[in-house]
Amino acid sequence: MSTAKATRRKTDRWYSRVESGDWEAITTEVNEYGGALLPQLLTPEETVEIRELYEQDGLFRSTVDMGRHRFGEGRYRYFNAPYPEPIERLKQALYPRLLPIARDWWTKLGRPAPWPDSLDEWLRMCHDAGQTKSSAILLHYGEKDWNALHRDLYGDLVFPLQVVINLNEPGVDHTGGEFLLLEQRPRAQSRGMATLLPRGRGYLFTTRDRPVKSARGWSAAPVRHGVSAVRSGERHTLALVFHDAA
Ligand SMILES: O=C(O)CCC(=O)C(=O)O
Ligand SMILES: [Fe+2]
Repeated sequence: MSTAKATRRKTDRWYSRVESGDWEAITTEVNEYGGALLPQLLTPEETVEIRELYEQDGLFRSTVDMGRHRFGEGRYRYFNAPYPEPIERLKQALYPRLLPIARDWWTKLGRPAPWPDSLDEWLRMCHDAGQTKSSAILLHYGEKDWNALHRDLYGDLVFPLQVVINLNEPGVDHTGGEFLLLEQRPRAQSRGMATLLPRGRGYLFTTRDRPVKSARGWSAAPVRHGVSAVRSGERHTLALVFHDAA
């Protein structure tokens, strides 16, 4: 990375917001639960601005009707790359913080960790492997909409952590619409966790699987995520996945 780029990164507000988190506590939390709340990443004004991008067709490469694919009910849109500034900068600022957690997880699982130090380099690896499509998503849920439990896997190359940001105020703009994590424990029944995402805060969670302690060391527990039915109002979220799609 050029010095100019490194300096800009350390002085930009996206970087400061990510750095305002207690990353030791976040790491402990995500290691325990497979999910952890992050600091405020977007101001209320920015959540409105990003919500409003939903109507700008030119910003998106495709739109998915979740009902038609039996992914739940609601719609989402894949942003075109290059991304609008907040999305690009937040991904860039988050990646170096997620990287040590990802490497630690893969070490525990005895897997080689393929992720280089920079996000640009990692995305180049994805592109070289045929995963060339952008993966940041803007989702919109109305009353009764929901998101089926799933994993955002788009090819062999996977970054094991991702971030979602609620662009609405829970309890005010919507009721219901809790973010759900389902962890399939080795040789045991699954553990569920529901979180009402505060507006503008990030939520970090497991993309595919994560290490859980077992009698004989570490086992990989597959984790799915989804969203419970929105009971009233509207909910928009910004989903930041760190690998690109095939
Ligand atoms: O809307 C949400 O809270 C979850 C969206 C989702 O599936 C994701 O962030 O990958
Ligand atoms: Fe997802």
